[in-house]
Amino acid sequence: MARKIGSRYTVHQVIGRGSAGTVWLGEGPDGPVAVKLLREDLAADQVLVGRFVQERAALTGLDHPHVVGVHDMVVDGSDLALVMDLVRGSDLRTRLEHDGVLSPAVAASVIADVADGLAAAHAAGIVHRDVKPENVLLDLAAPPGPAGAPRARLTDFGIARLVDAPRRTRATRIIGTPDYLAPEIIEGLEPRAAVDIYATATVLYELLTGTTPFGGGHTGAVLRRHVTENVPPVEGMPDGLWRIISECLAKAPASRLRAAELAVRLRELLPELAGVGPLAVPAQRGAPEEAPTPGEAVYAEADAATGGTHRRRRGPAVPLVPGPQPDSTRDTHTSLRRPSARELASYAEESRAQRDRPAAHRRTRAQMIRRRRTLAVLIAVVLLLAGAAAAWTAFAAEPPAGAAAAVHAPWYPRL
Ligand SMILES: Nc1ncnc2c1ncn2[C@@H]1O[C@H](COP(=O)(O)OP(=O)(O)OP(=O)(O)O)[C@@H](O)[C@H]1O
Repeated sequence: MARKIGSRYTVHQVIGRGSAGTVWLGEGPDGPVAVKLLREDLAADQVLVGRFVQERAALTGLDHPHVVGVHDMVVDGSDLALVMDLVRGSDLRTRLEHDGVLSPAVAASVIADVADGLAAAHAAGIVHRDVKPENVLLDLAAPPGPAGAPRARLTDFGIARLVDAPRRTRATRIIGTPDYLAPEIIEGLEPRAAVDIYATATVLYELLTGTTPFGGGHTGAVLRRHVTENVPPVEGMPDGLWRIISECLAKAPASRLRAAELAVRLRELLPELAGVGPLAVPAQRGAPEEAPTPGEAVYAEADAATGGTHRRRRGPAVPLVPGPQPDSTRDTHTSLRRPSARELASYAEESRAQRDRPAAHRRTRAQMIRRRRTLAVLIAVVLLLAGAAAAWTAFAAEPPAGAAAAVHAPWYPRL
């Protein structure tokens, strides 16, 4: 069913849905386009419409081969739409779900493209703020890059900023996707370019290992890990990639690489990564099922209220701004309560306490189940041995008088 968007565009068919709206295949004066039609409740928000108009010049001016270009931004009655380059391919999340993990060379090449796109955006003063596999499109119509890697293009620039809460709520809310949030965002600092580098390194880690470094479990635990924990080392990770990931996941934003440096460092590594197979990671590492610490309990309750916990990077879609839940099952932008200074301090305490707690207390539920099973098997073996010993003792003992007759008596009843 064709539908007109403004005076210049017609959309025909839904390509996909996200938390902010629906993406349509459309037609414009210069050929096919992708049109992202923002959700009705967003389109009805006058503050957001004002911001949309303000951002038009910045977003439509970003022209780079590794960025999905925004051609136009349309405000038409109740429609608020972004008209974009149509990318023929899929997104990186779909590819990751299909392949599990990518080879180091392919992952490095894809992330180098993303870093190139970010470098152009950062130079134009635009921070993406929601870098994640869903926002990286793989252009299968373009000739492949090194190691046969598909060319990557970053999309959804400025969407997080467009739908960001007004200043008075920004102090208490976080916009983003928990697994990819830089620690300074959680601590309440203004997001700068370095937050994109942190999120990009998180995606690189995920492409190589199948999970994000700090994800898993409920949202409060994820936020705590970003602020207090170091990146867990990964067996078999090529050294060069490990160094880059560690630098870009530094807690201090100033210690992270810049986007252009990141692209150069990754491309320099490509020759030594050629032919290296994907890392042998367990099929699904899953999150340890830890109980929430007191400081995290509020997030665990919020997770339960929205239907589950954040396993890997996909949990419940918490609405970006007040309004209906997105009509998609995909985990998307999230509006979270920002932890207070006291809670942040208690995170550090809780983290230390968890580290210092005797190992028995830190056991995951899976480990406990394994322990219980082993114990049950041991008890069964002991009981069997005890039974056997008792039987042996009974046989070995002198038979009581008449016992022999009883033993040799015929089995059939006497007539
Ligand atoms: N420019 C485009 N060209 C082709 N397909 C696109 C384009 N932009 C988005 N899509 C498709 O539409 C789907 C939905 O995109 P959208 O940006 O709305 O959501 P998302 O990025 O997956 O999630 P969210 O926006 O909630 O983070 C994408 O997964 C992708 O398959």
